[in-house]
Order: sequence, then structure tokens, then C-alpha cells
Amino acid sequence: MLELKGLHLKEGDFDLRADLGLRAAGRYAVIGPSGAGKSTLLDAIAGFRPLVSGAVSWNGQPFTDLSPAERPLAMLFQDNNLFPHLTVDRNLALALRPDGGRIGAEGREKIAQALADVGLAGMGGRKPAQLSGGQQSRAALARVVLQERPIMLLDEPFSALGPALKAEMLDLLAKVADRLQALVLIVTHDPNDARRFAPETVLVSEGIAHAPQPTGPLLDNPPPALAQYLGGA
Ligand SMILES: Nc1ncnc2c1ncn2[C@@H]1O[C@H](COP(=O)(O)OP(=O)(O)OP(=O)(O)O)[C@@H](O)[C@H]1O
Repeated sequence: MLELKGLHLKEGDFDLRADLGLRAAGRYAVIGPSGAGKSTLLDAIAGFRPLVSGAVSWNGQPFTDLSPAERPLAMLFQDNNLFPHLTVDRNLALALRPDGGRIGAEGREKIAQALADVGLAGMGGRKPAQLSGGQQSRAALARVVLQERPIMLLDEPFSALGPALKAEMLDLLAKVADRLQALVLIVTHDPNDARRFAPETVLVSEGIAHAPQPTGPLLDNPPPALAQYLGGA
């Protein structure tokens, strides 16, 4: 279980609080108005933002004091964070050896397997610019898969893709998360993404990241702040 206990985050005048638990291997959407603090929440869990107070723990072990790389999680950002000057294989090798060191036969096999998992078998020699937008998303997802962490955080990962491709990527994400038995927390602006991917949703609004609620009922009958946002989306 990923637990956010008495979490208080502050960014200028902006405050966000969270007290909630997320099940291992669960799939959750994070939804809420623009500026509500969805990215702030993910960044804090990942260790890119300091906490004012509170603790984050995984299976009872607090990891608030660990650096981002030491935390039991992998994060995928909207811009895919692939290095443009490196081949896909080299980009993926960095997931296994963040220090840039050489990887052995076992590592190469893992990379080939991750590429096959996301439908990019044989494309490891290309640079990101030689891939389509959808293929770049797949490569970035392969990088997260390779890290084999029990928690995957995705901040609007596929928003640049068209609806059909996005749906395909969400299904692929569900498949790989299932294989790794990873907990997935995905920020999205699209209620259809949440319905498709996540049985439960964390609503972030009015300074609070709320405990997860069943996605369908939340979206069918949204509280006013969410209704206004969804209506204007
Ligand atoms: N570096 C910063 N300095 C001051 N305020 C910030 C900073 N970063 C974010 N904020 C404020 O924190 C609040 C939450 O921002 P955040 O990016 O987490 O929202 P979000 O829900 O992810 O929004 P969006 O859906 O538009 O991406 C916003 O009100 C924003 O203005």
C-alpha cells in the first residue's frame, strides 16, 4: 500500500493536503481542475518537491527521506523524457544503469523484452526523432517498464496523441502494469481516460487530494468544482 499520511505541500500561496492510501497493483486516475495540484502531488510522491509536513510510505516503510532514484517508483512525464541524442537502446540502458555504465547480455535481453512488450521490437537502434509520436510514447513506457518498480507515476503521459492511439497506449499500460503488478497513478484531463483505465480516481480539488473513489459514479455525479471543470473541458 502507498500511504500519504498528513501530507502538506506548499508552493507560494498554493497549499495541498492529502491523507489517503492506494492499494498495491491498483490502477488510479488523478483528476481535477487545472491548477488544482495534480502535478504537485505526483512530484512530491516522486521526491521532486519537499513536503511541509507528513510522510509517504510504501508497505509501511516511509520513503520521504530518500532521493527520487532511491524511491520504489518510476515516473513518466508528458514530454516522454527521452534523450534525443541517444538511440532508444541507449535511452533504455540508462533505466538499468543510470550512471551510464555498460550493460551485459542480461541487460540487453531485458531491453529487447521491454521493446517487444511495447510493440517496438527491432527499433532499438533508432533515435527518438526517427520514431513517430506514438512510437516515442511506447519507448518512454518501455523505459518505465524496465525500471521494474512497484509504483508507476504518469503525468498526462499520452496527451499529445490522438484518441485512438491514446486508448491503445492506455490498454498497453494496463497490460504491462498487470505483468509487473505495479500500482499506477495517472494524471489525466480526459474523463474517458479515467473511465477506461482506472477503477478508482483520486479527485484533486480545493486544496485536497481526496481518498480514491469509484471512477464511474464520481464522473457520473461530479462535485461542483469537478462538474464545472468537466463542463468546460
Ligand atoms: N514553482 C511554482 N511556484 C509557485 N506556484 C506554483 C509553482 N508550481 C506550481 N504552482 C502553483 O501550484 C498550483 C498547482 O499546480 P499544478 O501544476 O500541480 O496543478 P495541476 O493540477 O497539475 O494543473 P494542470 O492540470 O493545469 O497541469 C497552481 O496553482 C500553480 O499556480
